[in-house]
Parts: sequence; C-alpha cells; structure tokens
Amino acid sequence: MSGPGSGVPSGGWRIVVGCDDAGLAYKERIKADLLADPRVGAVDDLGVHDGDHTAYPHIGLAAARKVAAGEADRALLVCGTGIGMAISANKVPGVRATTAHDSFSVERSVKSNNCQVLTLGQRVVGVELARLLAREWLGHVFDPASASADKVAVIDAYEENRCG
Ligand SMILES: O=C[C@H](O)[C@H](O)COP(=O)(O)O
Repeated sequence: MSGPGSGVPSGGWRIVVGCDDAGLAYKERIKADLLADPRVGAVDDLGVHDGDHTAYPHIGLAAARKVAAGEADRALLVCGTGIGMAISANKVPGVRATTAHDSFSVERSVKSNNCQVLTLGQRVVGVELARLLAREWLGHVFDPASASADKVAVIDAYEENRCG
C-alpha cells in the first residue's frame, strides 16, 4: 500500500476522462473534481471539447486503449446514457467497462469485476450523483486474492484464447 490512501497507486491514480457532446458538461465537472483530488496523480482528457462532435465510440475506444496499454490506471467516460461508451471500451482486449449509476454497483464493478472503466450517463443521473459516484469509485480497489479473482480470470482466459 502506498500513496495518499488505501489502495491508491504510488503517484496517485492516472485517470483518462472522455465524453461525447452529450456528456461534455459532466466530463468537465468530474475532471475538475479529479484534478482537485489528492488521490489522483494525473488526468488525461481525450475530449470531446466544446464544439467538437466526435462520436462516442472513437473516444471510448481511445480511452480503453490507453488503459489496456498501461498508460492509465482507469477511465471515466460520459455519454448520454453511458451505454455506448461501455460497449465501445469493452471491445478493447483486457478492458472491463461498465455503466453504473448507484453506489453499490460502482463498488462491485471494481471489487467483483475488476472494472477499470466506469461510464456515466449525463441524461440519466443528476450531476451531484455523478460526482459522488466518481469520488467513491476512486476509493474502491480490486483484491486479486479475493474469491472474485477466479471468476474474472475466466473472462480473461476466454479473451486470451480468442485474441491472444
Ligand atoms: O450510448 C450512446 C450515448 O448515449 C450517446 O451519447 C447518444 O447516442 P445517440 O445520439 O446515438 O442516441
């Protein structure tokens, strides 16, 4: 254990953020929260920015590739529902992404499923709930010695057999 909190990597979390134009306001707000959070060491903003209408799959895939390459620990992605971002990110081998709009699901996405990517829907939840979920998300860490690890390993093995 190292860094400013339990389970936080040395140097802090390296987080990629991204959105489409339907998720821009929440991405900007959560990015500001992350930059002010002592548990965060780096924030990499892949856009979109104001006036940019890049569609969600481009952003979701690019963010997931950064996680898969080890250039970031996690990604926080926002679109209208969160669903398109999750589908896109999950196409990248090694990445586990989910949409979650409640505290318990956010916690279990990390502790049960070792998800590195959380996606949120700006058209689904209020901004304060989205901010709370992003804050809580950083406090959860997967335990590779837990009973959940063997289950996640089944997914990894399937993926390795197909993509390896
Ligand atoms: O999952 C997709 C997102 O919600 C996106 O922001 C909106 O997609 P649409 O314009 O195809 O509905």
